[in-house]
Amino acid sequence: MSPANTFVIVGGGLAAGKAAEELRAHGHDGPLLLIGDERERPYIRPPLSKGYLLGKEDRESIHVHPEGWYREHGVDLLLGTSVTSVDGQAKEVTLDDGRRVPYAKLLLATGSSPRRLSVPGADLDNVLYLRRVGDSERLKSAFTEGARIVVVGGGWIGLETAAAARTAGAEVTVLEHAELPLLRVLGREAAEVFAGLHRDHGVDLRPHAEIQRVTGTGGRVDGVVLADGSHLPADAVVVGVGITPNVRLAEEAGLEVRNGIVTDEHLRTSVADIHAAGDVANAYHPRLGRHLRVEHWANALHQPRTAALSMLGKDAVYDRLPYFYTDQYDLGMEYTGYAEPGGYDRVVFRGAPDERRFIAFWMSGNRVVAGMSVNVWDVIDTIRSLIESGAETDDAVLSDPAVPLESLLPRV
Ligand SMILES: Cc1cc2nc3c(=O)[nH]c(=O)nc-3n(C[C@H](O)[C@H](O)[C@H](O)COP(=O)(O)OP(=O)(O)OC[C@H]3O[C@@H](n4cnc5c(N)ncnc54)[C@H](O)[C@@H]3O)c2cc1C
Repeated sequence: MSPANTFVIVGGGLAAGKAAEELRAHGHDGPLLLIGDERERPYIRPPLSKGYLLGKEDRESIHVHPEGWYREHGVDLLLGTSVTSVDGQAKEVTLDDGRRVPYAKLLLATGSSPRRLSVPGADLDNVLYLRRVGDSERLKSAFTEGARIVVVGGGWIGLETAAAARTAGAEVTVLEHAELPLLRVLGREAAEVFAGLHRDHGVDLRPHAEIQRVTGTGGRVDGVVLADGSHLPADAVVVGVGITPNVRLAEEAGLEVRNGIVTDEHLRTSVADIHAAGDVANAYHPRLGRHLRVEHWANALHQPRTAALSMLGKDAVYDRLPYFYTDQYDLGMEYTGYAEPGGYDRVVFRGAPDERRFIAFWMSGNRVVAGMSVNVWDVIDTIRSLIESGAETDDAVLSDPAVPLESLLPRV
């Protein structure tokens, strides 16, 4: 392998797999090496808490590319191998077997890892996490008719997991710190929709709940104790308390790290010839005028194109608005835009939240900054265009289902 023009990708998720594709598509014809510490070739994770967990999707369908694709495109896959260090001066990475691999350009797509529960008993068997395909399989075996499942954390992963467990016939309790799951992300009215959905499906939703310890017999979980002293019996505990970006390599290599690997809008890090993409990248977003680290599928799908182009010395900027989706029971939701608390002043609804078929618009003054469609399809691209256009609109028009959304876009 010629070191002179070897491109190396570290990571084995969607961002890594897509980056290999984009590099080949945009003209990199030199050696291309993808190094991932999982044994599985790059795969996507959303099905792990949905179709794959429910047994509706098979293992083959979750991969980014078919088995033969890497060989056909001259991509060397080094799986089950960890990169242990990066030397940005010598321009080489070291592998866990001691080998050193020189690079001309390096992409860090190391993703993120679940935050661990740090209470007594957290190391018992059947305290489960969900990030990898093997985790999803463990959950699948635990989710049986009548099994008592306690989910710690009412975020997206916690709620999707709760839905899968209920669908499998398990008895599910969700412990949530706040007054409502997703309150901080969605605001009260939209968060109520998800809480209602789970309650209607028989989930025991416990707000203001804090887990104090996990109890067990013979090394296996038999329950949890909450801060208020109550004891809940459990056959398994699923922990969904957020993730942290995998930044150790970058930190040790002296790259600027702040809530992820800091990059510019071209996805270049602070060290020459090293780029970052996906969950791990805290990239400058020119449209939003700030750095943003996005822990969602669409970001890992689209950022690699920009990263690949800039690795190839071509001009490309990443300015797509964040996009996210979830499926829980019979509810499908898509969200686009960016509305952190304080970044909007009200939420306008079109349709009926109590019927779980509506669009919500997060407003700052007369502009839409984010939108969410729940069981309403084929509108998310229009909502994105509306946000990107910066068009002014008013609540009466937005909330009126008789006014086509397209008509709110500026005429060109
Ligand atoms: C269960 C689940 C459900 C999800 N559902 C949704 C959803 O519905 N909608 C949505 O928008 N998003 C969803 N997401 C989020 C989405 O999957 C992530 O944003 C996406 O996986 C990020 O991709 P990535 O390639 O950046 O990182 P990752 O998928 O985390 O991949 C990084 C890879 O790099 C490997 N790696 C790390 N360090 C090293 C190293 N030193 N050497 C070698 N390899 C290394 C890791 O082991 C991993 O394989 C979900 C995530 C999970 C876990």
